[in-house]
Amino acid sequence: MHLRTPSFHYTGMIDAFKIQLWDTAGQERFRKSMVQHYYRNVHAVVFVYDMTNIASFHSLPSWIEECKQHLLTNDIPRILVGNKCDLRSAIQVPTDLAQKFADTHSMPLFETSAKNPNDNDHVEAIFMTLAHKLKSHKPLMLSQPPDRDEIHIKPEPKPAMTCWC
Ligand SMILES: Nc1nc2c(ncn2[C@@H]2O[C@H](COP(=O)(O)OP(=O)(O)OP(=O)(O)O)[C@@H](O)[C@H]2O)c(=O)[nH]1
Repeated sequence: MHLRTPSFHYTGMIDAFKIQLWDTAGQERFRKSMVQHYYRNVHAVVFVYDMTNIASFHSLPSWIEECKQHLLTNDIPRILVGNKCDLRSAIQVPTDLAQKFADTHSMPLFETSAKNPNDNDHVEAIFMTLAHKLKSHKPLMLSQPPDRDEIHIKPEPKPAMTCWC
């Protein structure tokens, strides 16, 4: 009895550890496949930051890098949107700083408010611009790498005609 108790606990801990390891690896695989799914067949990218949160602006380079790593080249129309411009007294990202960043990355900049439709650039106008860009960039999108999960359906080979006459 003395020996069995510690032995039982030990096994339990090992099992728990194994489950944890499997779970972490499974989650990571799931996360990766979800991320790949998001980036597959992307036609345009809208980078949105919160004008009242400088950290959201500073995180933009890492999102641009992530897009690059998922083979979203500069051919794909990209725009930069600063949201919450209605909160004038709380603005942390000045327009000139955002404009410099947009110029460096060859993106048009829009400042908007999803809450107040009377403020600056209207969300509809932003998406119209994007739609226009998409239309004029259409031929370039053909250069996207083919989707690995794409299913190609080949017509079944017809059986050779047999004549019994
Ligand atoms: N004043 C103002 N508030 C906004 C605007 N856009 C979103 N919000 C508010 O910001 C909060 C978060 O909005 P969500 O749509 O959940 O955005 P989120 O990106 O998930 O969250 P945040 O990172 O907090 O902005 C909500 O209370 C919205 O009402 C805006 O343009 N102006």
